Amino acid sequence: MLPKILVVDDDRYTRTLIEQLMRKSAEVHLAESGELARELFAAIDFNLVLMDQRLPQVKGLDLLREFRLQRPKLVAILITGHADVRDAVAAVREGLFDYLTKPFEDLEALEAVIGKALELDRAYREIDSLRTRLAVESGAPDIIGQSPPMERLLGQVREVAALDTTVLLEGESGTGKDVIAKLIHAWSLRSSKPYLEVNCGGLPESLLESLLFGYEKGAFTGAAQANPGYFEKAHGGNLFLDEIADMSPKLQSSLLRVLQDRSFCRIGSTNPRKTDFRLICATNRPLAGEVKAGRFREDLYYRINVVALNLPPLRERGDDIVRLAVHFLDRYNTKFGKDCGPFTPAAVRALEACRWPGNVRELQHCIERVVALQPGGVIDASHLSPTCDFLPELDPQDKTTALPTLAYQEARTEFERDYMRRLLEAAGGNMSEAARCSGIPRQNLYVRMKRWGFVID
Ligand SMILES: Nc1ncnc2c1ncn2[C@@H]1O[C@H](COP(=O)(O)OP(=O)(O)OP(=O)(O)O)[C@@H](O)[C@H]1O
Repeated sequence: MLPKILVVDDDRYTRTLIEQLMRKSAEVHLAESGELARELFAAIDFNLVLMDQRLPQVKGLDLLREFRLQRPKLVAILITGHADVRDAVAAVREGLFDYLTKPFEDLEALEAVIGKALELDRAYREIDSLRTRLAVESGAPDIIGQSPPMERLLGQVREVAALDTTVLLEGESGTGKDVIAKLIHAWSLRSSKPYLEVNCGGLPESLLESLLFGYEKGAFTGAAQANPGYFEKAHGGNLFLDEIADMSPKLQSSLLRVLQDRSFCRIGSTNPRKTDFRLICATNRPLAGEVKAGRFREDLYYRINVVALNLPPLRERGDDIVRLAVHFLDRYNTKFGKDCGPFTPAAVRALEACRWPGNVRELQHCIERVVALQPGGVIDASHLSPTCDFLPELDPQDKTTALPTLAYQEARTEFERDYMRRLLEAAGGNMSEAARCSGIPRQNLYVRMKRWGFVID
């Protein structure tokens, strides 16, 4: 279904221009007055409102405030003349997505801003529908993942969750292996039974051994009473062994025996006990490589590697980055009792341009820090940069490999961001100088610099 856009402008030329620009990718509705805009807004659930500031009877900004009272998460763009830039800047501070100055000189840039605004609206809606779904599917963790690689992964998870096979989750640190393991449990036929997890890399060998196998009274100094281990407690349910590559060679061979016999002995006992758990393992170091290097038993690897699922790194998840950012923004606003956001277009671009080497965990921490430090209001690229020092630069190596595969529009966007940054640097931060060097009118330049988050008002 095409997104719905409302264009409110008394100038026929602007209305027609936007309609022609967007009519293939959106359902565009036009209003030449505030009154008609109110009627349309009451009848249709718009994904985006483009509002002129100077309307005959009402100020566009006031009308948008009215609309936002009815729909707080409305994504809107204010259209202003150069003279009204101050109003527009104030509007963005209030949480409007962006403003555009008339006359529009660069239609591709206009289309790109509208595209980003629609992306943010999509993110809001998807998060809301996810919440509703999760409320129904209680027990499942909050998982954001509508990008094609995540859709594929979640499809595979659905397939294997109900089967009783051992699952190996592979992926870089912070990609969500832990949450996927919980999801497998929630979707499995064992969901009403125990779910136990242990980080094999976080415990000394002897402690991990007693945690997994349990022990009898007096088995070792300090074993004042018998204690069942996870192999026993997980009976009927799912056992998640995280960082399996870190397991010591001794425990690797003990685990292999348990998996072969489906039985084990508590420490200090020779009495074998039967157990029935489904095993889920995770690693952020590919296990095949660990086997090759002689650090992981090959026979255990084949036992574990029955169904291997690969978690894609965040940088390959496209729109999920914005969805996750919105999700974490909501979460930390609630947690800290704040009202930060929304993200400006420059912030959205910066989030998407980042390589996120620490994946979802790093993005989560980045948003948490921003919300913790900001008193409230919109989040711009400049708010993200000090907390994420790798922003907004792309890895130079990546640039050479990524550029040829970018769509023309994205490559152009990349170029403009880079150009504006260098220009501002060369002009020593002086806008008049930057305007003179580039030949771009000062006001126009200011708007572009602001869009990239290189100037803050
Ligand atoms: N798809 C997702 N949707 C929402 N939150 C996510 C998602 N993926 C990961 N997270 C969150 O990101 C954080 C890191 O995820 P998780 O611990 O599952 O990663 P991991 O791959 O197990 O990392 P490690 O290898 O370091 O153990 C967690 O707080 C988790 O809730």
